[in-house]
Amino acid sequence: MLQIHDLSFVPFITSTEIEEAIAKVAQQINKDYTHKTPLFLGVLNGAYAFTAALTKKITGNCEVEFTKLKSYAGTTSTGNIQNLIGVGNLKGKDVIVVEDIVDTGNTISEIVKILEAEEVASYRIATLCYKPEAYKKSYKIDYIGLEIPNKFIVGYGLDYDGLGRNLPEIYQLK
Ligand SMILES: O=P(O)(O)OC[C@H]1O[C@H](OP(=O)(O)OP(=O)(O)O)[C@H](O)[C@@H]1O
Ligand code: HPA
Repeated sequence: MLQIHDLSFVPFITSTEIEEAIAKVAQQINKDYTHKTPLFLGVLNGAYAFTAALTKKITGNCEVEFTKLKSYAGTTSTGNIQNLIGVGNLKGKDVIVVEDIVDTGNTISEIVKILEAEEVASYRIATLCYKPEAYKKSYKIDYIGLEIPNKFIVGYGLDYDGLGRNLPEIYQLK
């Protein structure tokens, strides 16, 4: 069991399962982007670990950039997305957004607006974890590592109040 602040978490996804999920996503992207140079846009903070692991498995040329958005306080989405680090010039790029988790979809919805305003050539969304029961938007999530139930998780980049990002495996709220 794992205690962070006031909450208890139990082991949920092992580091081996995470590595396997990332390898599968990388394989799909390598197949889909053989004739393109994708720009991976990691969404900080949570996606730093997934972005690093995923891009190491990309076999062709690619670019890597980050943006920073924040909307969670504790275990709930405030619905108010703060854009803390903007994107650079993405015009004409084939962007793959890299998320640690797609939950309500509020963050993705904000990113899609930004990408459309930037006039990117194309965009797709890759996420390590996806909660289908919580998702309330209709954007297609193109690459999904792990589909999980609607319960709060920490580890592998995901935090509870700033803690837990360093864990190599994923824990679920007890
Ligand atoms: O689909 P949603 O309900 O929008 O949730 C997903 C977002 O929530 C988390 O970010 P958070 O705002 O906690 O910032 P962080 O990445 O710095 O932890 C996570 O990294 C995603 O970006
Ligand atoms: O389950 C979660 N855990 C951590 N951060 C999150 N951001 C959205 N959902 C989650």
